[in-house]
Amino acid sequence: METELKGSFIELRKAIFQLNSMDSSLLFTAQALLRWHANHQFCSRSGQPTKKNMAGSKRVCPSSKIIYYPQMAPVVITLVSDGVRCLLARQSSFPKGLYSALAGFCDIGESVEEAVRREVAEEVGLEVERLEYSASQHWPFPNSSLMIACHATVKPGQTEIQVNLRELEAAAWFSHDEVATALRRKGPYIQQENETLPFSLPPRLAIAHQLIKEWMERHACSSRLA
Ligand SMILES: NC(=O)C1=CN([C@@H]2O[C@H](COP(=O)(O)OP(=O)(O)OC[C@H]3O[C@@H](n4cnc5c(N)ncnc54)[C@H](O)[C@@H]3O)[C@@H](O)[C@H]2O)C=CC1
Repeated sequence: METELKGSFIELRKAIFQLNSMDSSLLFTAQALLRWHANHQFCSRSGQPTKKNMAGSKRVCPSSKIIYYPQMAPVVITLVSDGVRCLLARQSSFPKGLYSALAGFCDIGESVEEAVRREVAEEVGLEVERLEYSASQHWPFPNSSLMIACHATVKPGQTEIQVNLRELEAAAWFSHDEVATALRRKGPYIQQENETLPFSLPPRLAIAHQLIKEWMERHACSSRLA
């Protein structure tokens, strides 16, 4: 297994050098594939070792003939808005001061819409009124996730947050100006003297960042039209 992984790493390094640029999505894919191969060395039916195909896109059990394909877990990530503010939350495992959109794994049998409504209700006790798909992203953590990003709005007047402390450390509504300040900030967060709430946003490559930027642009457009 070690030789196989080493070979894959060398292939990956060559590919990156040929590309001339550190493409994060390529790195994410490579990392996810290497981890999947490392975790699928044996057939779950026969218990025999599985074999990787030349392209590295699947593994086959020579005994049971079962073909194993890499899998991804769908995860919904939602930026909730009340029309004026957006809701951001943090888990205790996040870096200090970092707030992000609400994320959660889809359950078996659930649609994306159902997963968004359930996650928002479970994590902050709010009812989603309107929901709109934005974009998606492959994300290598914790194994291999397909992040499905959506914007959601809650019913007017129903904005009282009930933080589920088993899932989140904190959640709060943030104004356009507060988010704009955090987006302008470069590098790690340093708390200012007059700031009561330490607050920073996910890095540019995370789809959460893209959702937040999109919400800011929409908010700026609607303010200009008003
Ligand atoms: N790219 C981005 O912008 C962001 C990505 N994320 C990712 O979203 C994912 C989900 O976020 P959470 O709020 O932690 O989700 P969550 O609230 O659903 O809780 C995670 C827990 O779900 C369980 N779980 C259920 N199905 C699972 C599966 N297929 N694989 C692994 N665990 C599973 C595990 O017990 C795990 O500890 C995380 O992996 C995180 O890295 C989160 C925020 C931003």
